Amino acid sequence: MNGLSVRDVSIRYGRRVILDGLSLPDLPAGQVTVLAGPNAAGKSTLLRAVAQLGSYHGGITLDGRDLAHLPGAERARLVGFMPQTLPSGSSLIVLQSILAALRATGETPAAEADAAAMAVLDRLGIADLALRPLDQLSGGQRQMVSLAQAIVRDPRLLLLDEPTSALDLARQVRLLAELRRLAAEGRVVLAVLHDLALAAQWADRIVVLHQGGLHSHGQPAQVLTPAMLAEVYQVEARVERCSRGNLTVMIDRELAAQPSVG
Ligand SMILES: Nc1ncnc2c1ncn2[C@@H]1O[C@H](COP(=O)(O)OP(=O)(O)OP(=O)(O)O)[C@@H](O)[C@H]1O
Repeated sequence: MNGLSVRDVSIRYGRRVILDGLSLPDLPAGQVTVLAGPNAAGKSTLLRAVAQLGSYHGGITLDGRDLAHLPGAERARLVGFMPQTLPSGSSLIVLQSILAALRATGETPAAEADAAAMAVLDRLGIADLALRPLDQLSGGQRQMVSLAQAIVRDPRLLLLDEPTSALDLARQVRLLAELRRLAAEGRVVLAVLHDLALAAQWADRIVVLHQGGLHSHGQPAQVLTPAMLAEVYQVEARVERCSRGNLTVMIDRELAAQPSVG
């Protein structure tokens, strides 16, 4: 099958089962899929497993190839992963960090590597950050640099964990529009988002995780319903079309005290 396939995936931490035999609908190239669900549902855990950064049982394949069995350099070329936060304590400047991400796939001639790194920074509108130390960037700037690191290898599969969490309104739109372009160029894009109104506007489909498994999936209008929001998030909510036709999600009240996350 073309695209990403997740079949019968189980993940536990010690004796705690986080995901229990999870299978997702196949995620084709060309589409943006949003992975949603409440805190501690296992979204980051699943993303890390797909990126082969955590252990799991089950099958995760990209274009029919088992990601667990690909050589490291090839996997690094095929899969771009944008974590929730960039690790701090780096002594690199932004350009060096992009070049380091590029080197994970093997050596590229220096001039070519520099050009590729600058092209990615340009594409994301952050070329002015190239010579800034990573550790001196704002949260939003770090998030844009993290995206640059994830896409510089031109991956077939792009995994993003809450990529808009530190971005202002204009940059949220810029990033999500960029994700749509990256998908349209022939990539599989899977992003964790908490903001369901953004998901409604930008995703081709939404996958909802809940209680260790798949709750629902489909186009935003199919998935984002008051019943789903009540069952999964324990909120009373309205889902309505605004004047431009986009879905908006309005939360009216919490239905019950949430158990503590985790
Ligand atoms: N390294 C770890 N060791 C033990 N438990 C972990 C570890 N990482 C995550 N967990 C637990 O796994 C569960 C799922 O965590 P995960 O981060 O995948 O959730 P999430 O859906 O991404 O949540 P959030 O929306 O809050 O980011 C949580 O109960 C969390 O406490």
